Amino acid sequence: MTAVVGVVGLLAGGAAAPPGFTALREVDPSIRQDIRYAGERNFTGGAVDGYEEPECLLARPAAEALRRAQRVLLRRGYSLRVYDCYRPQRAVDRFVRWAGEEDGPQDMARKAEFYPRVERGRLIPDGYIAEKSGHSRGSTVDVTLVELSGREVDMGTAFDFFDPLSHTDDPRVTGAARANRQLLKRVLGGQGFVNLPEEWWHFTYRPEAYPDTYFDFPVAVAEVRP
Ligand SMILES: C[C@@H](N)C(=O)N[C@H](C)C(=O)O
Ligand SMILES: [Zn+2]
Repeated sequence: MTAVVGVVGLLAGGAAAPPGFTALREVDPSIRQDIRYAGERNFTGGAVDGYEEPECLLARPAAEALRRAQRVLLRRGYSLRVYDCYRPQRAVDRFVRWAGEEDGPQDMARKAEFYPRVERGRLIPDGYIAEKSGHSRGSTVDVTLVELSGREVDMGTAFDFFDPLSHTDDPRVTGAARANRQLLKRVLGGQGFVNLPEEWWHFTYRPEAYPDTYFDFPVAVAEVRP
């Protein structure tokens, strides 16, 4: 009886990947990947809990929609580059613990890079980090545009620059950066992705395959292979 309850509990909590998840690389290897939470170049300064490999895992409909968007962008001389995809709940819990800690002297360089004008304690209330994130449901991506050479495209701010300037429609962002944000939003929107107004890089594919489940299996390709 205990074993049955345990298995049911695991499935209900999303501790195992369902068959509907896939590795983006297997759907479209041309989409570039720079999975920041698997390494040190992120606002926490270290690899985040649950990121065992720097791989983009997604529910299959979201991965296929990204592939369609990539086809449109390649014709225009751009490629997508994903920074984050499926995010285990344990990683979100790590973010929440981090957001509740005080910045110390050792955090100043990272603060300058990622949240110079917003207090760490405001990052959750101001909408830059979620306590229950759409990323854990498997249909959300953090993504930008790059040129085919891999050169970065000007988006007005960098990925995970937590600041009102990163709000997609911030009126201070003009010219090429504004046009690039709009191109990303238009092309992804054309394939069913909805943008988060606080972050030009954050998009959720709708309808979501798993709208009510916050998964917690690790980020590793073996987790989503049959
Ligand atoms: C942390 C940032 N990349 C992000 O994804 N923020 C949204 C609000 C989230 O945590 O779901
Ligand atoms: Zn995001």
